[in-house]
Amino acid sequence: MKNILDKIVAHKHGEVAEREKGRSVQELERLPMFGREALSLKSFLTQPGRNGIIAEFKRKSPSKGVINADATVVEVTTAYARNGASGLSVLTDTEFFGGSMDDLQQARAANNIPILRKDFVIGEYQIVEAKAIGADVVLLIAECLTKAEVKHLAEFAHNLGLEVLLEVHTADQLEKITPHTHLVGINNRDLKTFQVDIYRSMELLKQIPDSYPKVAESGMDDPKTIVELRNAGFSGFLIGEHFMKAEHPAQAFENFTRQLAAL
Ligand SMILES: O=P(O)(O)OC[C@@H](O)[C@@H](O)c1c[nH]c2ccccc12
Repeated sequence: MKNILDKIVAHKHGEVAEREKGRSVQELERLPMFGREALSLKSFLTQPGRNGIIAEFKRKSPSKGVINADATVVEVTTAYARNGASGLSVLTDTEFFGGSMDDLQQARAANNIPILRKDFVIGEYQIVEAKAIGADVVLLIAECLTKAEVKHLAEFAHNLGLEVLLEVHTADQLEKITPHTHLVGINNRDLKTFQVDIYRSMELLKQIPDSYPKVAESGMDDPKTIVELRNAGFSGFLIGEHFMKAEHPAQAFENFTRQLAAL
């Protein structure tokens, strides 16, 4: 049986091919945002006054179904930024996560902190898109790409002035870390089984060279966990559901950061 990740990637191939027919790379390159200089998430993670949280806008997911059908991207992302987030993550996958490139464009227009395009990147075209809609960082998922693909796509993104967050989940994926990987994310959630294990991430962390800032991803809902992960060596924390599942994600983020600051 196909796991969910295989399904998403298979769908992505068709979806991206379709978009590429509708809009060429040259057209994307002519969009005003394409010429904008990207912000560095790597430097925002360590900027004084910010808390290392990369706060995500996510309406639904394959593991949780609908998380929040009513939230609006501008209201939520501006509250995240106002309350000290180091960066934003905006899902642009529509089929499985209910996001869109328009969400990211709206977030860009309203915010001046780094934005991660959260999607399943399978080729160069999506990286050109990311630049053209105003993203600063692209996610590459080691599980979906070969080592040669990671190397090529990371270099491609780097040459466009974007940063790369490479997501890993197992020790054998660590060999896919290439020089143009700016940040390494460790997903606490297994994308095939949806199991979450923060302690496994801490183990994996020890095997990643010090020179890469490390981002803990998924399943975090307690400020105390952030402190634990920070002490273990993580400098970024990617959190979506805990905020998004609240009736008022903006309020949930504010509460969380207030508690975190008091620890
Ligand atoms: O909502 P959570 O459990 O806080 O997780 C956020 C983020 O880490 C998660 O959305 C994620 C991590 N890697 C991904 C890859 C694709 C889509 C989504 C993701």
